[in-house]
Amino acid sequence: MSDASHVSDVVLQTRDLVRTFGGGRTLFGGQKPTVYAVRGIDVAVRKGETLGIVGESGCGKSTLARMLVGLDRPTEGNITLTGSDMNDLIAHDRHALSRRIQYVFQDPISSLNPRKLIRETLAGPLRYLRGLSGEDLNKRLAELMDAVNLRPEFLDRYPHEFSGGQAQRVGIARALAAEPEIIVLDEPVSALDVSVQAQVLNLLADLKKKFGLTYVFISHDLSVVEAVSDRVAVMYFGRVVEQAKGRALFDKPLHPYTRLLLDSAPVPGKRGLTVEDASAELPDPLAPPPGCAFAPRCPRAQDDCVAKVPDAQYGLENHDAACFHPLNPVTSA
Ligand SMILES: Nc1ncnc2c1ncn2[C@@H]1O[C@H](COP(=O)(O)OP(=O)(O)OP(=O)(O)O)[C@@H](O)[C@H]1O
Repeated sequence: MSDASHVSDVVLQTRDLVRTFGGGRTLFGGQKPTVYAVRGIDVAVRKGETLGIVGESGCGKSTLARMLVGLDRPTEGNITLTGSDMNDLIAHDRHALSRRIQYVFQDPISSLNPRKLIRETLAGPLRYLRGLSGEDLNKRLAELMDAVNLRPEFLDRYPHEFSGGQAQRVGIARALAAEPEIIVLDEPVSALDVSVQAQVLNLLADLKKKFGLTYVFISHDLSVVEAVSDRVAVMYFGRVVEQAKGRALFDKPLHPYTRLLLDSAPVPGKRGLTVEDASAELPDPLAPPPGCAFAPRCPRAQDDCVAKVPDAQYGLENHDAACFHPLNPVTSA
């Protein structure tokens, strides 16, 4: 994808990021299979923007998210946070990294410790990452609850006493407690009812403005990604196949896979489609195809598509598509 390293406002960047699982030898000397979860990802996140990452189940979104916040390490490639290598940051001072980048999980209730009062859940990062105690800590707890529109008495409840939406507000408050620059949100509203989804998305938008945050917003739901993102990266089978400003990508997609996603279930005024609707016959992650992973399903595929993996330079300025035969940017056909 575009080399954004010269752009000074890039805060988070990945280069040729690969993550495999398995491999190596079994006890009896056989070969363990290798699963290719992320197969070479280049993305750049700019300060203050929301980068939406959309992809179907199993395309590697969560694996990417976990690497972006330092919960998992790449097999190959690297991640930089305002120019510093993520591996160095992890090795040097994990707390310092946690003060800069935080993670919000998909399943709000199970991501909270069921045996801890919300007060304790939120006090942890305030104590260990921000060094607060006593009255300062209590004051900050109240501020955090206020920021996510939860009543202060909820501090003395347990996670099971919360609805999904309330629990996700706590998850967001826990991330905010660290006062991070960047929050990686991995399917933050997928587990919530549609009416509650809108409230949480509005809250996230308000918080972004109020605290000058940068978001990486990961979802399988195109309409959600379209609603929240400044730029969008479309993932397919461990790679980013298209990346552009939200409007450009939704109005004039260049990659046939993006086109398929957009066409699959049009609903007037709203894209009712989730990427699952358009996914079928995915390649085997144990044996990735040599060329473009989408080629077997692509109406535009030619011999070159099955011979080698297309790089991302076949797009327009600020609009990349990893495709040898992209759609016409004028007619998008
Ligand atoms: N710890 C692991 N061990 C083995 N394979 C894994 C592991 N984690 C992920 N994978 C595999 O890597 C691929 C990508 O998984 P990942 O969870 O990142 O995808 P995803 O897009 O987040 O999907 P979902 O939305 O269903 O969580 C899948 O084939 C998955 O089975």
